[in-house]
Amino acid sequence: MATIKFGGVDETVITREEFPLAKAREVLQDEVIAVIGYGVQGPGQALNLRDNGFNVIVGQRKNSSSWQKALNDGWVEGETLFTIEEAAERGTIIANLLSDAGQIAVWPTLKERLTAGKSLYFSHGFGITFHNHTSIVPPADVDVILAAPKGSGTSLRRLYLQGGGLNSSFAVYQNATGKAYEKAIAMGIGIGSGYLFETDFQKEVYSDLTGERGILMGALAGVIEAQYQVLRQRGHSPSEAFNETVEELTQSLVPLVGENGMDWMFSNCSVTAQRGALDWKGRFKEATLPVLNELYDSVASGAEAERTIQRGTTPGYRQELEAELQELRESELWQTGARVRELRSVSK
Ligand SMILES: NC(=O)c1ccc[n+]([C@@H]2O[C@H](COP(=O)([O-])OP(=O)(O)OC[C@H]3O[C@@H](n4cnc5c(N)ncnc54)[C@H](O)[C@@H]3O)[C@@H](O)[C@H]2O)c1
Ligand SMILES: CC(C)(O)[C@@H](O)C(=O)O
Ligand SMILES: [Mg+2]
Ligand SMILES: [Mg+2]
Repeated sequence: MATIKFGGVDETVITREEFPLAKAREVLQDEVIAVIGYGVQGPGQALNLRDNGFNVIVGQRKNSSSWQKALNDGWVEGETLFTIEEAAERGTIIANLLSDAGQIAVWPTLKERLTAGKSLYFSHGFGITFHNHTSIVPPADVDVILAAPKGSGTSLRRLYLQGGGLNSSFAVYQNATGKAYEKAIAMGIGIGSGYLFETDFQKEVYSDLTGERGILMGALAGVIEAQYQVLRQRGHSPSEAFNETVEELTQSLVPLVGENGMDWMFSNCSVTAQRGALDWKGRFKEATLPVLNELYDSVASGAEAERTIQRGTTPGYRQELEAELQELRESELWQTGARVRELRSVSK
């Protein structure tokens, strides 16, 4: 394991050079990895594990759309695709990739099959950290480990197929066998991670929930809507408002930030833009700091978990969620986006 300084702080990072795929295969050679749930992370991780040569099976509710997706991806009923009960029975590493709310309903089924020496794996610290809400309390004689890709399961799979790897965090919550640490790392490598950053279950879930509700998704969507609205109300056309709010962000400037940092992106824009951005950055920070602090408090108090569970366990919630997404899709802003995307002259 490497110790790398980030901003003056020493952190533990696992690289693929020191923990290559061959070592991961060796650590997990006697294990049957049962990926439970085939939503977004399930396919990404299960397919990468399969292609990396691990012994992996999938457990999913029969006759669901995800079951059909698993069949389409080449999992074979009775050989590598089972009901959740049967997969959990057969698996020695139970990879709990059900939705965070779904994990509550299925927990008694998994717990019963988590016999001594097996491992319970998560890609989120949610179920364990908020056990007061989820009742997920594992037996003392199993390992409890985590590898959490920092990105969508879709990106995890895409990057893997391109020969790269998404970075993930990893953690050990319970080390019953003495081998939990190397199992967590081996799973992280097996699912197709690039580098692995050490954390704990609570830090993973607090940062993850803050990030996705904040700049990664919630704040991103909110600030985009606000700027589009201002431009439209001041008489700009939909395409102009969209291009100046989203298209340039995703096609030009954020890729530059990813490549070489914010200062690099700034330095590739005009001096006029740099002056204005540096002047206004503070105002945006000031305006959003209280919101972000409120958000973190809401995560740390368990309120966000409670709401996720309350909504996620309400019958008909998936349809409600789909209706909200449809409203977003059908808004003028994102309908304009659909038209603008058709006009990209680069290959898709
Ligand atoms: N979506 C991502 O890309 C992503 C990224 C990092 C971590 N994670 C974590 O990975 C885990 C899985 O997330 P996801 O987004 O893939 O989940 P998801 O919402 O896509 O659901 C996964 C599966 O759970 C099943 N399911 C839901 N409720 C169920 C129930 N009551 N009984 C049986 N099955 C049920 C669904 O059929 C689905 O196939 C979560 O802990 C999540 O926080 C997800
Ligand atoms: C992909 C994300 C947002 O990073 C993940 O945290 C999720 O919950 O889907
Ligand atoms: Mg998340
Ligand atoms: Mg995340």
